[in-house]
Amino acid sequence: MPEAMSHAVTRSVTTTGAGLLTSLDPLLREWLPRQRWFAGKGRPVTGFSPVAATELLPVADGKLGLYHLLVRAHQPSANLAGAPPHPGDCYQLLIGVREALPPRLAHALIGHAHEGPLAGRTVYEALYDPRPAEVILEALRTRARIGGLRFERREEIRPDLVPRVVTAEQSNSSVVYGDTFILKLLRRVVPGVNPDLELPLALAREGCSRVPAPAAWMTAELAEESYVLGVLQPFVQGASDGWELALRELAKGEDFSAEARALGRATAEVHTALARALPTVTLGHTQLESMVAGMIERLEEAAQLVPALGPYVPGLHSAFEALADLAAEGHTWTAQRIHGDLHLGQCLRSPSGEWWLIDFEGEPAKPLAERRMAQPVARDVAGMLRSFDYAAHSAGGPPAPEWAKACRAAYCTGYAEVNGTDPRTDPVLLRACETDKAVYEVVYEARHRPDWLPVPLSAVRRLAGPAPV
Ligand SMILES: Nc1ncnc2c1ncn2[C@@H]1O[C@H](COP(=O)(O)OP(=O)(O)O)[C@@H](O)[C@H]1O
Ligand SMILES: O=P(O)(O)O[C@H]1O[C@H](CO)[C@@H](O[C@H]2O[C@H](CO)[C@@H](O)[C@H](O)[C@H]2O)[C@H](O)[C@H]1O
Repeated sequence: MPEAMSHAVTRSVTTTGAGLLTSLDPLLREWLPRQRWFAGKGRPVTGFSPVAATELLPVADGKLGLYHLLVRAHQPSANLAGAPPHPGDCYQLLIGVREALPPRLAHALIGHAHEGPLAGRTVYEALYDPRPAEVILEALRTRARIGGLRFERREEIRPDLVPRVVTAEQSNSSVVYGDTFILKLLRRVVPGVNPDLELPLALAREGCSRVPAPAAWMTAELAEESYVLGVLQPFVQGASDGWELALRELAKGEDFSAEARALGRATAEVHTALARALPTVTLGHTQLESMVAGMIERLEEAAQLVPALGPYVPGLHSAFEALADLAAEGHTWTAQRIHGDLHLGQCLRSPSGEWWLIDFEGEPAKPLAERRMAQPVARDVAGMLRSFDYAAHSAGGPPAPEWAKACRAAYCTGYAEVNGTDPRTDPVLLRACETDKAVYEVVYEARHRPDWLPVPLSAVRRLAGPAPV
């Protein structure tokens, strides 16, 4: 084992985070808001407070230093009427420290420290550097305990896997090790049970083969609170994600309904296994009322943030009211744990044609408790239906509504083949869920990709209108 790695897994020095932040604060203020995974877009960062700082490799002349940092970013509250003060999101950072950066790491530069313990040194995003990524894998492999960091594993991990960072647009950051495993390091972390680990573990116990089973994971145990920081899982080699595949087929003018049907089957397999693994509940009038109230609240908040939604609010409201009316008439629905943010980008197809579902984190902006609540499966179905519509509006050419319609129908057919119930037999619930998802997407795009805003807005126009879904 290289000397640097043996150090990482045998010795731990928890430095004062406050000291480190003296060096890092001015650099992170500039760098953090530019990261794709930064959740607080549009509001300035006014300062940081340390949650935990762990030295993984000591800073020494001529050598690479490495810190694991959990840091709270202070920002003014979002500009919403009545919004409570926000304590600031907690981010996970892996900070490399060198005297100078080699050119191959120039893109990973965070900045040059002028104050504090790192004064005179260069600070960078260490995940892009193979050595720090090896340190993390070695810690997982050896079930290390370093300061408050805990590394657990359920499978053997070979010691010689070569890391490479994934460069995709992501809400988190991932590293592939030797095409065997992929490690997702969560960026915005919250204390508590994280569904991105909880659900794949539950599915693995059920023997569900549509989801990669966690091989190892890392947590921080701090002041009686536990944070899931990362999950290592088998890498599906040569896979394409559903979004890339759908756009490719669209560009060729090809039908995608056979794949959409297979995706419907895969979704239903996962739902069936989740319903076996974890409790299901019946949603009666009271629970439905509170679900509808949540949908209406999100719509009103979205309309404050994105004024273009304004004219459609009454039409969108009617989708939610129709659901509340059914509940008032005594209808009930079954709820269970679901994926929570299902779209084509969360589906991987292996070269042999099998579909896998990934990323069970749920909608990243929602509180953990909400993401872990039992929900009607129609929420996931609605997410996928929206995704076919997204693809049909994003392929570069004119919108392809007929292509999306065929995919949406085939997906529901595939779902019914496994689950026994076709989601289209409950159109009021499906329309309410699709409307809620489109409203979420309007906010997501306004915050992260304003150029994409017309895509969910076109769905909003359709969903607000009198035409059935
Ligand atoms: N098990 C896996 N095998 C192959 N590629 C994967 C696997 N898990 C994730 N990926 C790739 O990494 C990307 C990001 O993963 P994801 O879990 O969706 O992260 P995020 O929450 O950051 O969006 C995926 O779009 C996919 O391309
Ligand atoms: O980063 P995540 O994958 O967890 O999810 C977030 O980002 C997604 C975009 O990358 C966003 O999905 C939206 O855009 C997709 C196309 O890029 C489309 O297929 C989805 O249907 C649409 O919702 C997702 O909503 C967001 O949570």
